[in-house]
Amino acid sequence: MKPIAIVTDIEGTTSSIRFVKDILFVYAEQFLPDFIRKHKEERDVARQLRAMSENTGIPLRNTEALIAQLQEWMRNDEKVTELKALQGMVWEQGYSRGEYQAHVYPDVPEKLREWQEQGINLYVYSSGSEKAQRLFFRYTTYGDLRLLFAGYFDTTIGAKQEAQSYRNIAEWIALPPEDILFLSDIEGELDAAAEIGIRTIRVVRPQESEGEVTSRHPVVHSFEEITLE
Ligand SMILES: CSCCC(=O)C(=O)COP(=O)(O)O
Ligand SMILES: [Mg+2]
Repeated sequence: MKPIAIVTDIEGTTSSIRFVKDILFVYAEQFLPDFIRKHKEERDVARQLRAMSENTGIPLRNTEALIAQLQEWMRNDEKVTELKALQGMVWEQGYSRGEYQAHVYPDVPEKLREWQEQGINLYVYSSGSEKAQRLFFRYTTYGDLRLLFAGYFDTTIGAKQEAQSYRNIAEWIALPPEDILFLSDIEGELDAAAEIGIRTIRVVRPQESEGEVTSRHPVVHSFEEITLE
């Protein structure tokens, strides 16, 4: 049976890990500290800093300590919701100035369009904030792809390797798990989705992997190889 909805990861699945790590993460490391210093009183930034202060115990008035914590999270690639929200705000500047465009593998836009034309609802689930995801698909090398997606899920719905997050997504989409297909490059994310009965496919991009990959999930190397039955 064809899935009624497909949920896709970004980094390593629709898009290259190198773009995220070498361009987006490096840009955030460079510009986030001054962005916080300059905008810390503004509502959206202040909201994230307040949440961060509550979760870490770092006093809200100690801006430099908050920045140091964000820098440590970036060094360790930690998927902390407040960091992800703040990174998204900084990336907006780079996209809108044309400093970079989001990488998307060539097989992706065509396949997403095909699925959409078949009436399948498409969603994104990424550790990047919802805002970062919308920016990503607005400014791709294939143009604005935002209209391909019916919705965007980030870590505010739960962490990507926890089964409960996929229960929340299925509930939000209002479909039984077996009508949903999840695509990701990360085994732990696919395991968490499969645990609640969501169908899974592991996307192993030859550009990203060294040698043969073993998986508990069906494996493809490109969206072109995905057949929906
Ligand atoms: C929205 S692009 C940036 C993605 C990101 O910040 C990240 O940590 C990668 O997460 P994913 O869940 O897409 O692997
Ligand atoms: Mg990924």
